[in-house]
Formats: sequence, C-alpha cells, structure tokens
Amino acid sequence: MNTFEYRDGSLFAEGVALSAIAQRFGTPTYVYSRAHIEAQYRAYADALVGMPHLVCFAVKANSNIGVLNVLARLGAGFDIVSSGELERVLAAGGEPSRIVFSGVGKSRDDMRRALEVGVHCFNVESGVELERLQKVAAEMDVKAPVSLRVNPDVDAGTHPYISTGLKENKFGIDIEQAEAVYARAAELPNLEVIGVDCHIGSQLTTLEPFLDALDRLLLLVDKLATRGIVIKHLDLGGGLGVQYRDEQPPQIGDYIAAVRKRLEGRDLALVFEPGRFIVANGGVLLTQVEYLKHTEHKDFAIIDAAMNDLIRPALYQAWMEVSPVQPREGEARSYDLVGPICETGDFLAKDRQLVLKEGDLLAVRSAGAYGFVMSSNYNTRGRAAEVMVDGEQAFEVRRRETLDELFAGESRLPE
Ligand SMILES: Cc1ncc(COP(=O)(O)O)c(C=O)c1O
Ligand SMILES: N[C@@H](CCCC[NH3+])C(=O)O
Repeated sequence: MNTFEYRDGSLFAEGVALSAIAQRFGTPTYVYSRAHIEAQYRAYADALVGMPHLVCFAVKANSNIGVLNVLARLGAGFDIVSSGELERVLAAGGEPSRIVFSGVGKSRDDMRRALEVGVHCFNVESGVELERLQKVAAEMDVKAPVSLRVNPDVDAGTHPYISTGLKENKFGIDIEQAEAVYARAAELPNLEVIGVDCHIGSQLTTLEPFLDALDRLLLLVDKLATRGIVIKHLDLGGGLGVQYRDEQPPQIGDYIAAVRKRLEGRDLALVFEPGRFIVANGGVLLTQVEYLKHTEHKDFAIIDAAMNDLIRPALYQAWMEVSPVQPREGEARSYDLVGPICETGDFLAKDRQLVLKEGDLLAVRSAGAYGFVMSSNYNTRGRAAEVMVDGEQAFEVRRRETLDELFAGESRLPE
C-alpha cells in the first residue's frame, strides 16, 4: 500500500500536499499516514483470524503518542522495553493487559511499575532477571506472568547490528539452557510461566529463519510438556522486513499461513511484536534544501535534516529512497544529500540523480520506523516536529523542540 503519491506533480500524504505541511509546520518534519498504519496493523491481525492472538506493536519503532493512540483504538497490544515506553502506551490509551515487556536490562522500578499496572507478560531474558522478578513480585505479593525469551541460534540473514538470534548476541537465553531455566521458573512461587518467546532480528526478507526458529521453539514446548510445564502462548517477536528499495520481503499472509500449518493440532495462542512492518512505509521525513554546493569532485545538496534526525543511513548504511516533493524538469545531477552536522557520516543519501534548486522540498521515504525515536540533540539541534495525516487533515502530534526545551534541566555550576 502506498499512501505517499504524486498528484498533479506534487507529492501527497493521503489527501494533504506535503508542500502544505512544510508551509504550516516547517522542516524537518516527520509525516505519518494514519491510513497506512491502520492498514498494516489490520493486515497482521486479519491474517491471524481464527487463532487466539495478540499483535503487540513494538513501541521502539515509533513511540509517538499519536501513533500509539491510532493503534490502541484498533485494539492493538504493545511490546515495550522500558517503563518510559510503558507510560507512553498508557498515555496513548493502550490496554495494560495487552502489553508484553521485553528487554535485557529491566530495572526493579521497571518491574514494579509493570506489575502494578498488570502487563500481560514479562519476556525474561536471563536467569538472573528471573530471580530479580521473583523477588520484586514477592515484595508486592503478586504473581508475575512470564515467558522466557530463548535464543534459538538461527541466522536471520540481516544486518549484523539488527540480528539478535545468534549465540553471540546478548539477547535471550540459549535454547540449550532454556529447559533448566524453565524448571527453575516453575519452582518460584511468585512467577507463573505462560509462554515461550523469541525475536531473531529485524528487517528479515525471507521466511526460513522465522520458521527454523519456530520449529526449535516447538521442540522446546514439547520437552517442557514432559516436565509438566504447560506453555499457553508462543511469542514469535517482530522482524518482518519491508521494502526500502528493491527488497522482496515475504507477504504477511504467507508467513502466518506457514505458522498456522506448524501449529495445527496444538493449543497455543500466538503473540507477535511487529514494529517496522506497521510503521516504516507509513512515514516520511520532510526536509528542505538549504544550499547546493558544487565542488570539483562532488555535488552536495545540504539539507535541513541530518543524522541526528535520522541515523539509519549513517549507522547501518541503510538506503532510504528520496523523492522531490515537486519534481522539476531539467538535467539531473548526482547529489550526496548531507546535513549541517560536523561529521563526514552525516548523510541521508548518496549519489542520487535529482534536479534541485535551493529551497526545494524532499521526502525521505520509509522513515516511519526507527526514525524520530532514534533522533538526538547532537550539535544542539532541536528534534523535528511530527505530523499525522488523517484523510484531508494534518495534526501536529509532536511540536518541534524549542531551544528552551532542549536546555531544560541543565545549569551552570554554583558561583
Ligand atoms: C524484542 C523485540 N521485539 C520486536 C522488535 C521489532 O522488530 P521489527 O521492527 O523488526 O518488527 C524488536 C526489534 O528488533 C525487538 O528487539
Ligand atoms: N533500529 C534498527 C532496528 C533495530 C531493531 C530493534 N531491535 C533499524 O533502524 O533498522
């Protein structure tokens, strides 16, 4: 589904021209499409119809409260990794009983708050975390629902920084050790074992690694059953890839059909934690050309968005498609699109054939996931605004950060 399309020579987000958004809210600005986010969530949920399931949006991919609210209204669950994300979900109207809590470093405060509001499940990533959770739950005199995140040692075939299911990664419990840790969990009085969890990586473009991991999890579920440990749900994490350039990620329907087949005859509910799939192609980063700088070796378009706004190209050498908002006629040149930050790694795209003039608007596509959430204040740049388009209307769901807000909390030393 493509919600960003040209009409009469101008790029639109649903019914709103991106040029109008730039005029009203300035640049750089993230622009999201409600219709896209809803359609992607529904595609996941619809594929699972007839099986007990929970689609928990991975909040780390885009934690804007407007975005979370759109999903909460559809009845989505949420996958969180901090109490900050927990508070965002609550502020957005998310249902605590549909929250799963992932992450290798949950603090005692994180655990207390999640137990207080009553999350669906803790995805526990180590034996030491399990012992801590038992202690915190005992102090509160409650039972904590628990899944162990196992590391199935499969190669997701994705960028090494976003691959999480290999033995050498910090995530999860080695599948070889999992039975013993489950046995311990079953002994602990303030824990209730309910699931098995895994997440092997992000931006996967083939199904095999998902299905290999699932097969390994099912073997574990059977072994646990012989010990009398009954697993109620399988959490297969997120990770389904999207198209940034010419990738051909699997269709959600094919993925779920393959999962369905493997679960036939079993009494298991399913949990998924998709992030990128729901939001990546539902967002663009809108930016303006400040200068065109021609050197003997290169043509640079210096734009007002930078690596602090969108770090994916610098960090993962990620390809982000760039489209002119109002394309011009003329002879294209090969531009590197670079920001104002004092780093050679500050680029959003390289060697793009474009016809540009100073002041032109550009849309960096597929920026709805791991965009704003990974932004920083490097070079004392305020964070971009975020706008949600809903049909013919555009709402500012986060205003541009002012310098006052940026400095808040800092102070001089006493005289
Ligand atoms: C535990 C966990 N769940 C879900 C996700 C979401 O992944 P994706 O955005 O690739 O769907 C991640 C990020 O990779 C993760 O670490
Ligand atoms: N931030 C990464 C994905 C990380 C997934 C989180 N476990 C990206 O932009 O591709």
